[in-house]
Amino acid sequence: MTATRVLVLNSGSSSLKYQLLDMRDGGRLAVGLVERIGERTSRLRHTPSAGGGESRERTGAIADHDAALKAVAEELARDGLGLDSPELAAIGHRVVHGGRRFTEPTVVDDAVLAEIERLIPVAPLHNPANLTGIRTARALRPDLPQVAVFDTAFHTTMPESAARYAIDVETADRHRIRRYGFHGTSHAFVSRATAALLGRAPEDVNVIVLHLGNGASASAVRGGTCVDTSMGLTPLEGLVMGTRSGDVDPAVIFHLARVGDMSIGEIDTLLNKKSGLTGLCGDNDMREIRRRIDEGDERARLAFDIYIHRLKKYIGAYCAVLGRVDAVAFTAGVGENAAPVREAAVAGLDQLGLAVDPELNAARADGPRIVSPAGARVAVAVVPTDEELEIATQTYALVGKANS
Ligand SMILES: Nc1ncnc2c1ncn2[C@@H]1O[C@H](COP(=O)(O)OP(=O)(O)O)[C@@H](O)[C@H]1O
Ligand SMILES: CC(=O)OP(=O)(O)O
Ligand SMILES: [Mg+2]
Repeated sequence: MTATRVLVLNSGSSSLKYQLLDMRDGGRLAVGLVERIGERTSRLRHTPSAGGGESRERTGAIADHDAALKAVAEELARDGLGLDSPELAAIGHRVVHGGRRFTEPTVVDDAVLAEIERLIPVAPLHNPANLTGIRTARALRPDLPQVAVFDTAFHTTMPESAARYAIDVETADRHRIRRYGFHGTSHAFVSRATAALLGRAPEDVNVIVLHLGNGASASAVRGGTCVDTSMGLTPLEGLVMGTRSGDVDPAVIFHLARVGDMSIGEIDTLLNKKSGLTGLCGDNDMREIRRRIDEGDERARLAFDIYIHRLKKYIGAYCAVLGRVDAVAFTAGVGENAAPVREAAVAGLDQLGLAVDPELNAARADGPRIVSPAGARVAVAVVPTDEELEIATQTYALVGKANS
């Protein structure tokens, strides 16, 4: 029997998203999510054959990513899709930080694991969870290729002028400080899907991709190649996020240490976990923020306005970086679902050729779609991301190559 299935694991700081795909047709045999890992109120939601089967839920404490993956393996086994299946060709893992070394999907061995571990200080919320996912999967199926697909890979094409910070070159090089960029799997997938939506080849299209999830980042993609992105050494820089501040004056950190008497660890936690929308109004979920705005809540309104102001600045900046822009693509949880965010982000940018058609923008639909008025110079599009499919495709291509 030829093994044609790939299990994809996307481990976040407190969540584990997974999909089992059949690579003959990209069909989903199972999808699921474990949330609030490490809390007493963890929840696993498992859906066999996405769309078809009945979802099952488990609640109750799931201590860590090791326990989460074991619970997922049990759910898969209940549907006859267990990790022991001979039809499983590989397990593909999203790994957030690959530094400069990993520019391609990579089969994991001990040396690769050690390098992912070395990069923990520059992806403290993500790489530890990614590592646990890989180690547990390896223990469950030691014979199976485990493939790491890196968030940073797509951004390695950025020119030095975009990737280097203007700090002392020797210090920067010694500590490998530069802009790496993240969510690359999504930026790659969405920029290609946007070109397809326009009916053009990726090489002919310049796209600004706005990946607005809990973490959020923008990228400027010229002819299929990333030329700039908003996240930096770590996934903290750039846009306002669910709990992360995005851009601040770096001197804020010195000030908090000297005048606010905070430790570096406390400031790290402040900027990564207690800032962004949460820090501004107490909520990180855009649905909740919109609900509060509708009720006249001023703090939620200001948080939304700050979020939009930053987004607009990046759209303007990337118009300047690209020179010619063919499309602006909104993606991920907020980008795909929050019509008011898309409308506000391009409001007043008609000089740049950007506008949305209110009806098209407000309409609900599943697939990629254009929401700018007919004949607009720049297409504004909603393009659902599919990091899992992209990871599965890259994983299967690599394993297939190794086997042929
Ligand atoms: N219907 C919706 N309307 C507005 N925002 C939404 C909606 N659904 C999801 N979101 C936003 O999307 C976020 C999650 O996005 P997602 O891309 O899944 O993030 P992540 O992968 O970082 O967990 C939520 O925190 C919420 O702010
Ligand atoms: C890199 C990053 O920010 O990822 P996420 O949005 O999954 O937190
Ligand atoms: Mg995400």
